[in-house]
Amino acid sequence: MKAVILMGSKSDLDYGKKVAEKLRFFGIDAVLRIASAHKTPAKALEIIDEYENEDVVFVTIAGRSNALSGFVDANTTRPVIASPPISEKFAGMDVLSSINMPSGVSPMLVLYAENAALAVAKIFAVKSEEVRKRIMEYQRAKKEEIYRADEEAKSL
Ligand SMILES: Nc1c(C(=O)O)ncn1[C@@H]1O[C@H](COP(=O)(O)O)[C@@H](O)[C@H]1O
Repeated sequence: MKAVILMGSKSDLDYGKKVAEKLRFFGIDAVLRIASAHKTPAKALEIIDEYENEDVVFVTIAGRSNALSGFVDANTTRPVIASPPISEKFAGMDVLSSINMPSGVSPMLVLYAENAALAVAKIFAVKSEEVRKRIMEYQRAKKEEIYRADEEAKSL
């Protein structure tokens, strides 16, 4: 049970580390890797192949023109979560390159590091009771935040 966090560039490292940190909360190990479908397709394929016989979920992190997510998905039987970092540039239009995939290519788009980690956890929770319990704990804490915020807001 491991997430392979594959980034298109070293510049995505902070985002990748955030995903890894959130995954730790759910009790899931992560490995951080870098390869670009645009620039180093052979290396990207090598990395994908390394994990083909392991129980992994890929998280692909690629800004600008996201070829990486579709490329990884087309070359693995494992689930792929595409989580491109959101950019303010071009009015956030970069995200469009993560949406409309060719037939037979199905990376699942989940924006934001925390949500990507949760999506990975939910995949593993299908089989792992331990991960499922941590998701329940996480969801309870999220709900409590809102109840607390409401209490604070109404006494303002
Ligand atoms: N979207 C892709 C791909 C790809 O899809 O193959 N390779 C790099 N990138 C992204 O381009 C941005 C700038 O990359 P550089 O640092 O290489 O200029 C990064 O967010 C990276 O993930």
